[in-house]
Amino acid sequence: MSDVIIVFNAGSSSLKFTVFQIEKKTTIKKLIKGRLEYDIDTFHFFASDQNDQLIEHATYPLSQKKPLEHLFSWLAEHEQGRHNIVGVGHRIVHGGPNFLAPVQVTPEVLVQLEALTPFAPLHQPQTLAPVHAITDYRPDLIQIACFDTAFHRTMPDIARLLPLPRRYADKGVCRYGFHGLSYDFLTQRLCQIDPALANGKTVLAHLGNGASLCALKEGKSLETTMGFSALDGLMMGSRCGMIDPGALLYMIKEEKADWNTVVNTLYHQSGLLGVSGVSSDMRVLREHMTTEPDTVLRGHIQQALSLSAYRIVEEIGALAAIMEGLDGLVFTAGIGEHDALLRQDVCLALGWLGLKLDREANMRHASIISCPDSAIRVRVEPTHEELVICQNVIPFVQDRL
Ligand SMILES: Nc1ncnc2c1ncn2[C@@H]1O[C@H](COP(=O)(O)OP(=O)(O)O)[C@@H](O)[C@H]1O
Ligand SMILES: CC(=O)OP(=O)(O)O
Ligand SMILES: [Mg+2]
Repeated sequence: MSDVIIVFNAGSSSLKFTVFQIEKKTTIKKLIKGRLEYDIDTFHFFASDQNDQLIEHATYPLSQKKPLEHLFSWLAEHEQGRHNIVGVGHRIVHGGPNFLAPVQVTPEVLVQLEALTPFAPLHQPQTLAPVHAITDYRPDLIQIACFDTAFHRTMPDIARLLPLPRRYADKGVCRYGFHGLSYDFLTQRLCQIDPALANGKTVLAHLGNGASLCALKEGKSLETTMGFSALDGLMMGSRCGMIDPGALLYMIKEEKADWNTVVNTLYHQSGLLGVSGVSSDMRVLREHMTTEPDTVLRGHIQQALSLSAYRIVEEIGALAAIMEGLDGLVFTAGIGEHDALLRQDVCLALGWLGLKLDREANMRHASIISCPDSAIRVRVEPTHEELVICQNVIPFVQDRL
């Protein structure tokens, strides 16, 4: 029976999982990959084999089935007798000030991770849900927590500080940064395929349902657009990103908005969804731009798309200033990997920096989408957070392999 590690990557719009086979204690081979995606009242389950052939695709009403239960029973049925599960790895969104490297989940660690929920009220429970499920379902398995925040531990103190009264920093209210597993993967990948960018001044753009940028200087995170919470920085699918905190005060004072209303507005009703009034999903917005007969609605969608690109350009400018230059730009995640039009909007706006986009290469999602004489090399790279998690689990399970 071969040894496998199962990895869970819980995100705001999906739960991805991968079963990796581990050969000769170190070699990692993908066996099964799948994901749960959530709609308002249904969920979709997909799984594919090592050749990326779809082996399962089903949609269920949330009223009938619980997504995690379905995932675990599918995995149990599929895995029955085939593999020896040596460990499980999880993406955990917040490690707070103390968890700066992967850690084995013990009851004490779990309590500390739960205690970080006020820092990431929506994401932390979501990323801890598979940990609880495994604890109930297979308490014998070793579980390793891998943190989104850890990659940014190299950020200088000045970048961590929020200009609030000191007592907040003492409570851990400071800037952490997220999407670190994705940035870790991209950094490793750049070391292999483009060491000049890995060791230079590069903006990594993780543009998914949640989105952020990382200023990678000499292989380390120097600054990032998400700060204390996953609300900061870029405009996202349904999150506002950076806004004037005065808007919040307005909601509370003038609209008498309570905590739930503010959370719902900032996390679920803003961003692409809020400005377009149509959807948080880039695919849906692009589709509507070609089929929507209502010109007012089309105008709102266009504004949402334009504002999203505008904010990315604005923040790339800020990160270039912090790094004192810009050698490279790397697009990744759902939108970064697949939405050529957004990449085009961003790259054309950076033309003044000497960025020359190869439009044709961009439209076919080529690996390098800038012209050979561009001052900034622009790449498109699929992210692979699950692989980084698996790498992080291996040292903890050496004696089981
Ligand atoms: N083919 C595509 N074209 C444009 N956008 C896409 C495409 N596929 C996915 N997306 C966008 O990517 C988002 C999901 O990104 P992803 O990185 O998988 O999210 P997460 O990990 O946060 O759940 C979707 O909400 C959608 O906006
Ligand atoms: C931190 C964050 O925004 O995560 P996600 O992209 O999964 O929403
Ligand atoms: Mg993600």
